[in-house]
Amino acid sequence: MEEAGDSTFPNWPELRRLFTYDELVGKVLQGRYEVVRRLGAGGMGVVFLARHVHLDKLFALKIISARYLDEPEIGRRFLLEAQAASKIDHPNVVGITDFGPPEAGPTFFVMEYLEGEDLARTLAREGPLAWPRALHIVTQIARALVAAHQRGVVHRDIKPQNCLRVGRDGDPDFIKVLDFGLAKILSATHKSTWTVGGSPGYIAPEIYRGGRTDHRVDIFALGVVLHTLLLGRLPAQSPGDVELPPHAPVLHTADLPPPLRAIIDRATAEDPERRYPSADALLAALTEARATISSPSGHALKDMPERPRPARRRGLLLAASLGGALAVAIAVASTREASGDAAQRASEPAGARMDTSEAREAPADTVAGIPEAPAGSAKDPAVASSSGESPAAPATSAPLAAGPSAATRPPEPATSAATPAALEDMSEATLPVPPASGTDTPRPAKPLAPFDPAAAKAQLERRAADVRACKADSSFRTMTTTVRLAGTVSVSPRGKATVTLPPGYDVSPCLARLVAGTRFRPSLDGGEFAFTFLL
Ligand SMILES: Nc1ncnc2c1ncn2[C@@H]1O[C@H](COP(=O)(O)OP(=O)(O)OP(=O)(O)O)[C@@H](O)[C@H]1O
Repeated sequence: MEEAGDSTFPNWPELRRLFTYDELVGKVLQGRYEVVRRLGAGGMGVVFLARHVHLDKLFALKIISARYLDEPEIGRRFLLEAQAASKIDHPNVVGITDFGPPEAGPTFFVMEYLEGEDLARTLAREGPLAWPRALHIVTQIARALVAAHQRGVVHRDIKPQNCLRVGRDGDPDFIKVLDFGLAKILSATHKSTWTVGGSPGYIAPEIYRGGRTDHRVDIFALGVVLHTLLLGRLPAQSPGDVELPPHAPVLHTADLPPPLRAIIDRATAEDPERRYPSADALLAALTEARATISSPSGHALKDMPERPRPARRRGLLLAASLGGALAVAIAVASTREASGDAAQRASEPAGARMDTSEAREAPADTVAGIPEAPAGSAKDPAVASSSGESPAAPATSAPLAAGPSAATRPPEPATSAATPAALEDMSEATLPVPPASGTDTPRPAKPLAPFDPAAAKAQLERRAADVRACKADSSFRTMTTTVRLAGTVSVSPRGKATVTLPPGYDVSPCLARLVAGTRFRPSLDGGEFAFTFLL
């Protein structure tokens, strides 16, 4: 607070007491909200944790800052904005449930209490985020904006600090957007330049210019947020508002996948006319980018960190990236447990798949309307396979031998028992050899041999590029040097593998998936081998 250092202020101790509202702790507001403790303070108000004495439920109370107590117009607008925000009713928007009376005491409103971490703190702990994760987060914020703009509410202060990561349904990156509409109160009531409302770096140029503004200020800010999440700093080399960990990598715009660069460029265009015309359009662009960008290892969204990938979505993503008959075969094979429309959607062109009405209505725990499985769900193929319960592992040990590359390999028939894990592993040269064309006679099965650790090791070594890409979701992501992790890979007789690392090192979800998804040669006995993962 800028007044804090002003020693000439005549009644500073009294004012300070008022600013912090500390005397409220332990009091019961309106006969129902018992103030438990202060959670923090921002430009407009002070936030307290409170317990509803009748419901015995926790809420967050935002009380208008004491410096505005003598400005009834600000108090009135504070309530009006909270009232408008309460109507947004979207899973990615903090729920506003009640208001304090404007006639007695300081104005306040009541929100759902959220336990989580804002994105600025996440960046400070972890450094720039891998693009699939950043995209997942920004897509949710875009959904929140779609819902808000539909109800005529413009946020005006979208920034990492106003987006809380709360764990939900196994998703640690479920986002709740706070503070809809509050930033404009000051600009509407205080005409001086320092009260433009919003946060430097995220404020659209037209706000600075004092001209007409609309919902496109949020599109600008969300473009800046995407840039900040991916690179750890604001665009145009501006100093960031986010502290990064000391060893965070220095990344440049050129390091970003081109579709994300294009989205950032368009969303943050100086001229609002050149930005996406609506949050819907931005959401559609994000969804399109998600479906089409390949990860560094060349697999579409293969390495989505910390997110379970249900069979249905995996099938769709692969189908979108591979196209043609192969795509249809994959979609059919991987949607055995899903409803029948997935395969049909997979065969549609990418642009037709995401219709904006679906985007608008999609609940926040879905990706393009496709429900996510909770973490650890038995339907998550990665989990199933790593626990040895591969849902459709070949019942017979068909001989596995080096086959053609993914580009030249003929598609498997749609009715094949290929597992999602096997489909993911299409780059591996270990798929069953299809019968030679013109021959209907299946090859006789070779007898199983004892486990060959050297051959298994060589097989994993061929996936060096995929292993390196797993750095993005590991705790070593911020290290610029190559990390060597000595692990042990155990392979079952059926060729399913798990990896263990020395005590104190966690196997990242990406690495676990990669090893579990590699189809090692079935053997008589199974076995293990030492492997150094180079990340
Ligand atoms: N619903 C909520 N549940 C839990 N914590 C909350 C909730 N709303 C706000 N907070 C926390 O209260 C603190 C103050 O929030 P507030 O929104 O007032 O400030 P800010 O966003 O940091 O600043 P500004 O309002 O100037 O943008 C922050 O740490 C915020 O995470």
